[in-house]
Amino acid sequence: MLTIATEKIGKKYRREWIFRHVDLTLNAGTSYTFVGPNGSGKSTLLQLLAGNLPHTEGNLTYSQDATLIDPDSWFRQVSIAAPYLELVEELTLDELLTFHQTFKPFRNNLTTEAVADRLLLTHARHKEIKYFSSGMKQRVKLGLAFFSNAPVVILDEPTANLDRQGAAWYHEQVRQLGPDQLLLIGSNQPEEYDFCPNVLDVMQWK
Ligand SMILES: Nc1ncnc2c1ncn2[C@@H]1O[C@H](COP(=O)(O)OP(=O)(O)OP(=O)(O)O)[C@@H](O)[C@H]1O
Repeated sequence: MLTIATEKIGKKYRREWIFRHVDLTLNAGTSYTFVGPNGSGKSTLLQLLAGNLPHTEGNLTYSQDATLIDPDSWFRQVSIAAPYLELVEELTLDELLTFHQTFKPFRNNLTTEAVADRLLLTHARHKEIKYFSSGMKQRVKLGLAFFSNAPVVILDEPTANLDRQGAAWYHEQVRQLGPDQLLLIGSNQPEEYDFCPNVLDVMQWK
């Protein structure tokens, strides 16, 4: 089983501690949601767990069946969708999906055509991303996270810009995650983590 473990980790920006003494054991096969008010540190913690940001103190380890995973190869295990991670807007959807596959293949050998279909965006395959609506872009970001062949899926504010149909699509994709996957969410919207058994308030680490 894949596990992320943190031991007393903390993050400081300049002189401000965003959180401290975070002790977590996150096991694949379930989901965890980090909640807290704006600016409380949800995105920072997710970025840290994703390996995209260094922590200031403490220990962070990744393991598979009790064997440590090299932090330098951890990025291969993770797919992430977040408001601050932008799509390449000059590409068409087809081009973007093809490009994405060159560094992160899709699950179950899904083709770009099949992914576009699952995104409910077959009609927009040849349209440049810059002409997509904000809800269409959000579906693409989520789809790249859901359909990539990576056991750890990290979603920050997953239903931002989604309408009711988009939110239903999001819930459907969550249900289809595999039993060996680990889902981490950052959220302020209870309806986007209503299925999640582990809800953690980041304010406890202030
Ligand atoms: N690069 C940075 N340099 C300095 N401070 C930063 C930086 N990035 C984030 N912060 C600060 O860290 C704190 C936590 O921000 P973060 O984005 O993690 O919060 P959040 O809980 O995700 O907020 P929101 O709900 O608004 O998305 C904020 O006070 C923010 O100003």
